[in-house]
Amino acid sequence: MEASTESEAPAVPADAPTEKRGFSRRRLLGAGAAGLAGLGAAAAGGYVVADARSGAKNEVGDAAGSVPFHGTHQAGITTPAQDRLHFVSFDITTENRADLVDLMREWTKAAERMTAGDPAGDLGGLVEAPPADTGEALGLPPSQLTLTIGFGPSMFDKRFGLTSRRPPALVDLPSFPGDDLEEARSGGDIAIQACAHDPQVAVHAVRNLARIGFGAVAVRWSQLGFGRTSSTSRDQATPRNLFGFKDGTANLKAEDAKLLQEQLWADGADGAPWMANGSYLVARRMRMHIETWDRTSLDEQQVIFGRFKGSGAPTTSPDQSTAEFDEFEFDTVTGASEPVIAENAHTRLAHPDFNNGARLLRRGYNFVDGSDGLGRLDAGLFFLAYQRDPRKQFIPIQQNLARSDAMNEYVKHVGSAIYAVPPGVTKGGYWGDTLLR
Ligand SMILES: C=CC1=C(C)c2cc3[nH]c(cc4nc(cc5[nH]c(cc1n2)c(C)c5CCC(=O)O)C(CCC(=O)O)=C4C)c(C)c3C=C
Ligand SMILES: [Fe+2]
Repeated sequence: MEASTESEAPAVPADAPTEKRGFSRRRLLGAGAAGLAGLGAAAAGGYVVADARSGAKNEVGDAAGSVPFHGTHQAGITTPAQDRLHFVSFDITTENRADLVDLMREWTKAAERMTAGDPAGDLGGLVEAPPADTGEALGLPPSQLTLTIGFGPSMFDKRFGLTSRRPPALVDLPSFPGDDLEEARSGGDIAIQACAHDPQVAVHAVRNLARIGFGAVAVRWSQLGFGRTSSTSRDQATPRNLFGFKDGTANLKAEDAKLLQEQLWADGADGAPWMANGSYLVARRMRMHIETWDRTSLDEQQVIFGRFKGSGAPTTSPDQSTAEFDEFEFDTVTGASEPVIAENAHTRLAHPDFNNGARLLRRGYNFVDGSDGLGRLDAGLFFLAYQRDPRKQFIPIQQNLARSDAMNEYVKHVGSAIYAVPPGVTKGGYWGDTLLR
């Protein structure tokens, strides 16, 4: 289904006032009762997009190509977000540290091969043994596969002698108001995020890593995702989440070198020298009440996000069709002296101005895992956010949101995990070697 196209008149009149007082929310928000009366969107309000197909540009460069595995940082963080995700969380089943190191070496070799488009192992083995690759990605291109590993707080318990190496920033997440977390979708000792433009390539990678890990790790939970919900590079169009809004407009982007240093990459002086050039990942499975949302007026939807549904522009911008990257004018008020960006709007509560300057690199994906037996889609956003210190970033932002976000009526947090994501691997090294060697 396509939204109305650019040739239609903007829902907000060109002469809409931009002064800080006397701003009419009705005019800003576009859709009135007439918009629901079945009239054409242009004449009646509704929402318009500058280019109905702008979200189609989902990849940067060669979608079939490969992303280098080695580097200062792991790939899959600032890498332009690919279209598909298979995220897996493992419990470690061995108690032997040497087994863990062997696993990391084996996994690294397989990851180097698979991200280059090769099978996980040499196919010329014995016919009496299971093959060294499961086969379903043979003939498929690398599809920009990235594999990113993270270590959960539970890996730093007594089993492997790592207690004193637990980074101070790798805290257990507190419980937030409204959390409805399922054990079977939360936590884990080790996570691997597989992103690719081809879902078969991502699933193949996780399947083979799980196969190689048999006897040392067991899958605790996993999540498939489609339709990235964030752009991580300015070369990417901003995609949409399942509420139909552009998501990722104000994200940290690969090009923001100074901000990435301040807000994304851990520093050796942060309390865990082995984490220098690594990052911290928070994963939250957020169920979205799609059916309720779909019965909510366009006005209400836009008030919740403080952004126009069509263009993603702040509702304080006079021109809703082109101003996606405008800054918010949080002081702007309506004729009734109400803030145009409501006090409980998601974007106000999550904005760095109200969070001590904290930012996140969001890298989430949409999911639809069928329906729930009650006629509702089991759908939502698998929220992934990388940051330098969750104590200063995800936790305070989520505390703000959990307390007051108008969006809370439409979402439920059902899964949660946090991981320390070690630095990138140098040639000849292995995943986690700065911690385990
Ligand atoms: C704790 C952090 C956040 C959670 C959890 C979260 C969930 C969530 N968000 C959307 C949709 C949108 N979020 C947008 C912006 C935005 N969200 C967060 C943080 C969390 N979101 C931040 C830090 C920001 C940026 C704020 C800013 O600086 O302006 C937007 C607007 C577009 C954008 O900038 O990306 C949308 C839309 C959903 C649907 C969701 C859970 C289901
Ligand atoms: Fe958000």
